[in-house]
Formats: sequence, C-alpha cells, structure tokens
Amino acid sequence: MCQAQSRKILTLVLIRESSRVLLGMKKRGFGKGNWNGFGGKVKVGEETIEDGAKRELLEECGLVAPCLDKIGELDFEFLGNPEIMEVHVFKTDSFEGIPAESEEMHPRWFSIERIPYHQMWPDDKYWFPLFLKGSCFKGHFLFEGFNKIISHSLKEVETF
Ligand SMILES: Nc1nc(SCCc2ccccc2)c2[nH]cnc2n1
Repeated sequence: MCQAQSRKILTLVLIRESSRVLLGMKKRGFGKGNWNGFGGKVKVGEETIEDGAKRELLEECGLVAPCLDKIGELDFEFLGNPEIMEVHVFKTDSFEGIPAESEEMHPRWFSIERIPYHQMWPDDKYWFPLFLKGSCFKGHFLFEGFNKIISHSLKEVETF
C-alpha cells in the first residue's frame, strides 16, 4: 500500500568565489555536524522561495545576497517518512558583508579542491561537482536513516 506523500519546501544557498566556496558547520538541529550551504524553511508570507533563501543566508551567516541563481532541485526521501524534502539550491558570487558565526552555523571558506565531503551529507559528493562546474541539476535521493543512500537519480538540466 503506497503512502500518501507530502512535500516540504526548503532552501540551500552556496556562496562561490573563483576558487573557494563558503560552507557552514551546522551547530544544531537537522544536519548537525555537517558542513553545508546556508538555508532552511520558507516562511508563510515570503513572496518567493528565493526570498526565503536570502533570509536564511542573512540569519545564518550575516551575508546579504541581492540576487541568487537557481541551480538545482534535490528531493530527499527518508524510508518510513512520507514527507519528501524538496530542496531548492541557489548560488551567488556577489554578496555584501563578512561571514559571521550564528547560533546555527560556523562559516568557513573551502578551496574548491578541498571540499570536506567526509563531513557533509552523503549525497553532496554526487551533485556538488555539478555545481562546481557550473551546471544546473535535478536529483532524488532515497535515504535509510541519515547516512545511507539506498538509491538516487541525478541529471543535469539546461535551465530552471
Ligand atoms: N546538502 C544537503 N542538505 C540537506 S538539508 C538542506 C536544507 C536544509 C534543511 C533544514 C535545515 C537547513 C537546511 C540534505 N538533506 C539530505 N541530504 C542533504 N544534503
């Protein structure tokens, strides 16, 4: 018997300069202990998903990003959980401010040659290289628990 599935819209922002990417060490909550982009929920009342992404970026590391480029859509499904996380991924290379630690995140720049995949979500090693080479992508990852990917699909797309 299939379960009815619902979707939760979430955001993820990657700040990319020519040879380095800003990541945050998640200090608490979902994904604690992983380096990740900045993001989270979209609030009721936010006009667009992009607005939610900008808000989370500002809250989590103090950066203002006037414009974000949509680069990916990733669905994360966890065995036994009918709610699929639909993560909208954005990037930018233009921002204002100095990355600052928050209650949620401890920011750090990483050379694109030394992305800490061993301390990131296991799916990142699949799609992060597409982000680094400037591609747009769509993917679906089925997890058992939080560390094991049972199956996945990932494709490059022309545009969003
Ligand atoms: N890179 C990555 N990120 C996430 S959650 C990102 C969205 C989020 C959700 C909740 C709080 C803050 C941010 C993942 N989940 C499963 N694999 C994953 N990979």
